[in-house]
Amino acid sequence: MGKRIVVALGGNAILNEDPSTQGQIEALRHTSKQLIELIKQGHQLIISHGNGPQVGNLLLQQSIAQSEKNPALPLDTCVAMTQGSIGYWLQNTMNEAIAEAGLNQQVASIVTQVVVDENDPAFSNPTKPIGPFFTQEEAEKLSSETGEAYVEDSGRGYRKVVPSPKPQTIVEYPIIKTLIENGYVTVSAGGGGIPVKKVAHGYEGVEAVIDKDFASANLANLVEADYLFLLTGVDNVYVNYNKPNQEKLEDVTIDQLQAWIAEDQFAPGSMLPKVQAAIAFAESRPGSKAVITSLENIGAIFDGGSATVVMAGNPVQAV
Ligand SMILES: Nc1ncnc2c1ncn2[C@@H]1O[C@H](COP(=O)(O)OP(=O)(O)O)[C@@H](O)[C@H]1O
Ligand SMILES: NC(=O)OP(=O)(O)O
Repeated sequence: MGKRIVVALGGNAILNEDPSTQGQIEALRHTSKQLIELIKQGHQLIISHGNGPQVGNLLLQQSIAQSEKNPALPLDTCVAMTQGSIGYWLQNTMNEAIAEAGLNQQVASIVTQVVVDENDPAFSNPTKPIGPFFTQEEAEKLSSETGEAYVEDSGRGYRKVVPSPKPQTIVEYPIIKTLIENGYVTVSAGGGGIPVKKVAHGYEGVEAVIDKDFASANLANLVEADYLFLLTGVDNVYVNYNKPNQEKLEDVTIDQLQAWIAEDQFAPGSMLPKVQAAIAFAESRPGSKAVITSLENIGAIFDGGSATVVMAGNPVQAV
């Protein structure tokens, strides 16, 4: 029977070597062809995606062009802009892939707001890397000129960091759920969702970038998904990653993952949030599973393909 699956797309599903609009559309075209394997297998597909590189680049463009008559837009609005542009590309590349495969399905992108706590400690401790990578020297220069924070990102270089509060709930989730239940493929919670706080008259934007893996875990819980797929650049999570004694993780329990987190096995800013999001989803929906794997592996996941699978309780059964 078809499963309800939230699929969170990692950076390499949207952006490879070519950062132009056409380059990103090409990457999404490739991604969409992989994603429709799940539709062919009869599953419900709920897509979410990141925006770290794109929102950081947009901030940089604004910093160069801004003036009194052309003021820079706040970060929540930049998240909305990148959510809109990636959703627009993805909607078209998914529709193309669906038509090419002779399937009969329609795709809708939903402008998605995610509620955060304005007192979240993340606002005074920026940790979310966005935008391009810089050398240490470049980052120190930029930081002294702008007062912005930069950190080393998982051995790949230095990046600007912004506050990343935890998602509390998703304003549009009942709409997303209704669309899924009526047979639509949805693209939502893009870029982790537009961060908002609840105010008397409704919602108001706050300047932050929510982690898309945490937002996707929250979405998967709210729409009562069977699976959360966190797609990234590796087929599996590893302990002792990139060391001679690295060990591939397949079926793992939450307790095992917590013990490895305590040993700092997963890099903050890359694999750690995925592992934490997988745990959060598995805990929130007993019986459901969180899967961390690569985009290329997606068609084979229900057919013995290698992936890291997290489920509450023990023992863990096969996918
Ligand atoms: N313990 C680990 N196991 C597997 N991959 C890891 C580990 N630690 C860091 N990584 C790296 O983290 C990457 C995923 O993080 P990142 O690229 O930031 O995410 P995203 O795909 O969402 O953009 C993997 O492709 C891999 O290169
Ligand atoms: N918002 C977000 O988490 O984006 P990335 O996955 O691209 O970092």
